[in-house]
Amino acid sequence: MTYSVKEMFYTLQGEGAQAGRPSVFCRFAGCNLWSGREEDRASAVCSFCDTDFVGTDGPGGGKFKTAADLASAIIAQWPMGAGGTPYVVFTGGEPGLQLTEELIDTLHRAGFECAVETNGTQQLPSNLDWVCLSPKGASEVILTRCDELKLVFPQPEAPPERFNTVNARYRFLSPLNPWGEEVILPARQDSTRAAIEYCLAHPDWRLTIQMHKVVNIA
Ligand SMILES: C[S@@+](CC[C@H](N)C(=O)[O-])C[C@H]1O[C@@H](n2cnc3c(N)ncnc32)[C@H](O)[C@@H]1O
Ligand SMILES: Nc1nc2[nH]cc(C(=O)O)c2c(=O)[nH]1
Ligand code: SF4
Ligand SMILES: [Mg+2]
Repeated sequence: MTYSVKEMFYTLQGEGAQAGRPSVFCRFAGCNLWSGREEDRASAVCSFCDTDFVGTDGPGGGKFKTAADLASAIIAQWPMGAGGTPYVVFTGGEPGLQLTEELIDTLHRAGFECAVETNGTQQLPSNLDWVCLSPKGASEVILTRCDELKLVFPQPEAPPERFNTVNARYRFLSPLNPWGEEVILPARQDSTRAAIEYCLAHPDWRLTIQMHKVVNIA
């Protein structure tokens, strides 16, 4: 099978329980909840996406014919011999549409831990090391367990209570950020205030913010 990758880059994980961790990001092209075209945004199941995942034309992107080819490109992004456990975050687009057990096995053999950011509508390979589940709008979530639940907040069709039965080590609210070029400091946003108030009233939830946008890294 061919893997379509929009872009690949080495940066710090900006969100959730692994925030601050050096990570290779592998962004797959395509999503089942939005076409990625602005003219379809308003009618999409997921209408607030902050990411361009259309095509394979980004830095480090392309079509990879085999799991071995894609694994090699990921391994080449990591500073081998400099310490730490190599870590890759599969994202997108929706990585559940393309991710395979074979790709993860290949990366495990090279010493990598493998994480995913998913909207939870697709079955995932069982050999992942870290699953971040981020439900979207009215879409049906089929995953019943994850390492972290990271819910963009507020979402009228996806209130936190809807996910009380999901088995998760951590539950995060991530304040909804504007998409496009605009970056507003979290402290100035109503979504941040609302998320803080929800966490204080429901202490099984924690706040996470998109730290990479605050410090202006990829
Ligand atoms: C672009 S998505 C790709 C992975 C997967 N499709 C998903 O939705 O989880 C990566 C992460 O960015 C988050 N995200 C996307 N748009 C956002 C926004 N406008 N504000 C805050 N987080 C956002 C998603 O919730 C998800 O956790
Ligand atoms: N630094 C950084 N951290 C991230 N965590 C999740 C991201 C994503 O787009 O999946 C992301 C991203 O795009 N950049
Ligand atoms: S599910 Fe993820 S990739 Fe798809 S449109 Fe929503 S945030 Fe973007
Ligand atoms: Mg992002």
